[in-house]
Amino acid sequence: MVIPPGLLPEGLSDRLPPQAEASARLTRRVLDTVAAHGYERVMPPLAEFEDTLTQRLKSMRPQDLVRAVDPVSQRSLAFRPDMTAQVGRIAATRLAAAPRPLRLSYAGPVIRQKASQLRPEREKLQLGAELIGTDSTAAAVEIVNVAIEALQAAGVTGLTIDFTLPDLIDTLAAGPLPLDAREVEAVRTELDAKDAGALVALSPAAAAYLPLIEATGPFHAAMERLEAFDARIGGALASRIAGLRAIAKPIGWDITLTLDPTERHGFEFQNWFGFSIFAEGFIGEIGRGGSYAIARADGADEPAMGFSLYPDPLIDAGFGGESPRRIFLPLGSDAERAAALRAEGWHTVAALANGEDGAAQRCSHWLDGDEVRAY
Ligand SMILES: N[C@@H](Cc1c[nH]c[nH+]1)C(=O)O
Repeated sequence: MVIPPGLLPEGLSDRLPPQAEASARLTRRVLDTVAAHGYERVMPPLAEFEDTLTQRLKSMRPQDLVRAVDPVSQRSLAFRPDMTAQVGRIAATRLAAAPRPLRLSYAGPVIRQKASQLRPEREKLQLGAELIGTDSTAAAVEIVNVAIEALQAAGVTGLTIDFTLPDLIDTLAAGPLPLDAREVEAVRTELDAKDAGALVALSPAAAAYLPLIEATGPFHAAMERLEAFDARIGGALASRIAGLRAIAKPIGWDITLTLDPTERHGFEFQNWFGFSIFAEGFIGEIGRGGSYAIARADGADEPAMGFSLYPDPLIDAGFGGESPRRIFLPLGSDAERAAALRAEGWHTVAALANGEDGAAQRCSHWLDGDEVRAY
């Protein structure tokens, strides 16, 4: 088979001007916002040993990874599918002795073997922040609010945050609504499908989970239904419900809150709390986060809370775009005048030979002696 020159593997693509610049600008805005809340940047490598990438977080799935054999070590390497696992490794190893809570941020591409159903890309830009050392309600309040602020700093409006309780079924199955291991999977599947009939048909034990299908939708109404359900099962979810209420409280009225307590898609390693972020006009989530545990070298687990944003759809839609003022400098233009224009925010495009066309270089203006002139 002959591969045409310039063809990239499926799901990988170039970012060209002006989107490449918009992507960098949006990244800067998000990272600056996160940094203003005390999160310090780390830059893990693009690939690492497969086992160090999968062992740190519960249920990182090897089938998600793009792998290669490292010719140097002869070991299996994998491209990172999610930087949260790498930040966890850093926190558990090189920064094990750093004071907690530890606040770290990151930005860079992540690669997965399979694209999602909604978007064909296998490489995505991921930006995020992780708060390591606690998974308290206070940590969740901070993480959710920093995520919202970061998106607002990038100009995104019309946000919806969907709360979930990723380990809800496990908690209930091990406590007030017992299920055996096989039933747990079946109940999860029917709750995912929100198929009330199929859930009831499984068994009387499974049918007890039915009210969870109704505890979905706009936050306050859904929370009332979840509370009513909890009252009937003896209050096993009381601390989680109080946590959700506390997290929701400081969130601005301009943000839509919803609850989907059994949602687990995309929450492979999160435990008591998870959230997805949606923006009006965009299909699928643009961010996600929650609480999780990092496996430390001594076998103990360290609690953590964080979020990741996937801003590519925003960039495609023009966020982060800004047309810089571009001015053409004909041959022989004064270097100091040009430097002064750059200091004012102009982007200067210098002629390298006679007869060049500044307009063709997408300049709106040109320098005529000392004068700035529009084309
Ligand atoms: N990295 C996770 C989100 C997350 C960050 N921290 C905790 N959870 C994801 O992209 O799905």
